[in-house]
Amino acid sequence: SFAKITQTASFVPEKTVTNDQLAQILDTSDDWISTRTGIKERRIATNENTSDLCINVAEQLLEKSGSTAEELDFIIVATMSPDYNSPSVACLVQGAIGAQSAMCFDLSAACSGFVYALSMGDKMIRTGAKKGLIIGGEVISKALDWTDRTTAVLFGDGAGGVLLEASQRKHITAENLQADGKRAMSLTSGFTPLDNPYVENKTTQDSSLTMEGREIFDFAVRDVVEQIKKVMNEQDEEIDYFLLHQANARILDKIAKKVEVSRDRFLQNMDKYGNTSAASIPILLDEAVASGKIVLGSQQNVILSGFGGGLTWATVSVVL
Ligand SMILES: O=C(O)C1CCN(c2ccc(-c3cc(CO)ccc3Cl)cn2)CC1
Repeated sequence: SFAKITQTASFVPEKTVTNDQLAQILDTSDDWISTRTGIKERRIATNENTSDLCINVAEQLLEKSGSTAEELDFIIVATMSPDYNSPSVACLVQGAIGAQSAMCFDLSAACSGFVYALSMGDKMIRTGAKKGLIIGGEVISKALDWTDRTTAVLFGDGAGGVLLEASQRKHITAENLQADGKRAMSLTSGFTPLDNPYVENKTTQDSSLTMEGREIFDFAVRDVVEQIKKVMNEQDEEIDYFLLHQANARILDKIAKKVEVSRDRFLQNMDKYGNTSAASIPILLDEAVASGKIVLGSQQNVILSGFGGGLTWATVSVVL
């Protein structure tokens, strides 16, 4: 069997923070943020952590599909902002919905995490699993330096996910998952320094998110484009929609040009949610399904592509 996406869901915190509201606490402006990133507002969690957002998505996936928690063989949560190192967010989800037959783990691949996790879910089903959840969820707001206008304005909180079920037909028709640890320090978050009674000189490095914007921008326009072209060439269908990590609208412009595909085929919602890291692709997918643009089971061909911290970048072509 092969994995088929049979349901989608998403959930974002209620509180919306606009660019103008950010301009009241940071030396920035709506003009700068919207022209340089395409972001107009974002959701910020005020009383929910990452597991709460992911539990909501999991409950929606069960409810919308009519599946029961007991039927689930696996739950994989892609996140770079877990509630705890342990227990995993996936285990917290499992406990909350009562999916006691599911094996559970979190996957750390930053903004590529959802695509990495989707590929791992396909491997689970190819080796005998029947049904599972793949969720991307983040509360990045807790990882940010809220005095740094170059990063605090870019990110948002949210979660999205899919139900995977066994199918006789191959739905992930091509994939390419990559990483480059030599560029690891271009995007960091959640550093936990060495600390114990025997450490002589403790580090002063803090844990908030750091990003070499220029380097990541160039990486996205060069390495990601090359990977998307490779995956497109490994399958012979016309691609209906490209669902890329929602980091920056100008990057989507450049990638669309380099891949020589109409920009209209590149879906976008970072204007409403900012960069939600591992959650960005599943939120975008769920909104496209809700709007009827994408219809599950319609044989539409989509490309999903995530890129970011690690550095990691991952692209799959999927027949829905
Ligand atoms: O000066 C400007 O125009 C700045 C230039 C730098 N910008 C960037 C740069 C990189 C990212 C980014 C971040 C992640 C992390 O999830 C992943 C993927 C990307 Cl491509 C987002 N924005 C903002 C506007």
